Amino acid sequence: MIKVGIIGATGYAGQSLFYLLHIHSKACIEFITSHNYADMDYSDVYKNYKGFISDVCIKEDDVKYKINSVDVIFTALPHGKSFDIVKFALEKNVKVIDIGSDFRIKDVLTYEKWYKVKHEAQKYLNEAIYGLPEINREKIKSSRIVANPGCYPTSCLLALMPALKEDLIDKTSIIIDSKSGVSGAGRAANIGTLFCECSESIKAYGVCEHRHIPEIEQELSNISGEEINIIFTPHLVPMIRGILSVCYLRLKKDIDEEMIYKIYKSYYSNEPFVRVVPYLPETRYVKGSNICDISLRVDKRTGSLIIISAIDNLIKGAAGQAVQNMNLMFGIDEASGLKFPSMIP
Ligand SMILES: NC(=O)C1=CN([C@@H]2O[C@H](COP(=O)(O)OP(=O)(O)OC[C@H]3O[C@@H](n4cnc5c(N)ncnc54)[C@H](OP(=O)(O)O)[C@@H]3O)[C@@H](O)[C@H]2O)C=CC1
Ligand SMILES: CC(=O)N[C@@H](CCC(=O)OP(=O)(O)O)C(=O)O
Repeated sequence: MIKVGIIGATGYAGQSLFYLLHIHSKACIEFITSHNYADMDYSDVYKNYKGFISDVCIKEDDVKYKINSVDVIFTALPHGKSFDIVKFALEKNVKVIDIGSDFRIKDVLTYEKWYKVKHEAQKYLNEAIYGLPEINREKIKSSRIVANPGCYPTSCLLALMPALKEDLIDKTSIIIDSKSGVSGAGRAANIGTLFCECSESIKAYGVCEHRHIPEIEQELSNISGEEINIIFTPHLVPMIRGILSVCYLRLKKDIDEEMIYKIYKSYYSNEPFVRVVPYLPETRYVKGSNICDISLRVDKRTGSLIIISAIDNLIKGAAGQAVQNMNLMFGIDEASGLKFPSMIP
C-alpha cells in the first residue's frame, strides 16, 4: 500500500483527493491536515463520509510527528503556503505532489511577478516535474516532487499540444476562452463566490492578468521550442464543477478537419484519460471523472481551427491528475482508482 498524507484535506481539491484515495485499492490515508478544523472529525466537516471513516484532522505543525509514516504527501494549500512543508517532506525522503501552484513556474521572477509572493523553496523548482502525464510521463515516474498542473492549463494544454507539435497553427495568434465552475475558486469565504453574487450571471475575470497565463505559455513554449504568448480569458459560470476551454487558432496550412481529427486521435490513442470525440464536449460528460474530452472544427471560411476541451476542474484539473501522478511515481497502473466515467445529470 502507498501511505499518504493530505495537507489541506478540508479544501475542495483536498476533499476530492480524500475521496479518490479513500476508494483507491493501493493507497492508504495515514493523516490529513486542516488549518481551521484541526482536531475535528473529517466526517463533521464533510458529512458525506459519516459512517465510512474515522479520520481526524491534525494541525500542519503536527505533520512533523507523522511524516515518517508516509511515502508521499499531497499539498493542496493556497499558493505561497506550501514551501515549508514541501522542504520538510523532501528532507525526510518523502515524495511530494503539490496540487497548488508553487512549483509549476520554473522562472522564479515570473512566479513572484504573477503570484506576488516570494518563493521560499527555490532549490526545488528545477527538480519539480510539471505533472501533466501526457507530456512528462517518463520524468514523473522517477521524480520525487511533482507540480500538479493548474485546472485551466490542463484543459488548454491538452487541447493545443498536438496542433503545436504538428506545426498546424500560427503560434502568434492563440486565443483561449475558458469557463470554470465556482468550485475552482475554492471553499474559503469570498464575496465573489456567494450564491447571490455568482448565480444567474456569467463574468470574465483576470483579463490579461490571470496567473495561469505564464503557466500555459511556459508549457506551450517548451512543447514548440519557441517562445509563445497567448491571449487567455477565464470566465466564472454558475455551475459547481467543470471547465470548458475553446481555443481559436489560425491554420498554417490548408488541411481538412478529417485529417486533423486523425492527428489528434493518433496522438492520444494510448492515453487513458483523453477522449478525442466527434461531438462538442460538455462539462457534464466529464464531471466527477478524470477524463478530458477534446473536439475540433475547421472553419474553412476564415482558415481557423477551433478546439474545444472539457474537464472536471477538481478531478483531471486537480485531485484525479494528482492520483494519476502518484500511480506513476509508485510504478502501479496509471489508471488505478480512476477508472470510472462521469455520473450525470
Ligand atoms: N479548486 C480547484 O478547482 C483547484 C485548485 N487548485 C489548487 O489547489 C490548492 C487548494 O485549492 P482549493 O482546495 O480550491 O482551496 P480551498 O480554499 O478550498 O482549500 C484550501 C485548503 O488549505 C487550507 N489553508 C487555508 N489557509 C491556509 C494557511 N494559511 N496555511 C495552511 N493551510 C491553509 C484550508 O484549510 P481549512 O479548510 O482548515 O481552512 C484548506 O484545507 C490551491 O493552490 C488551488 O489553487 C488546483 C487545481 C484546481
Ligand atoms: C473559478 C476560479 O476562481 N478558478 C481559479 C483557478 C483555480 C486553480 O486551479 O488554480 P491554481 O491551481 O493555479 O491555483 C482562479 O481563477 O484562480
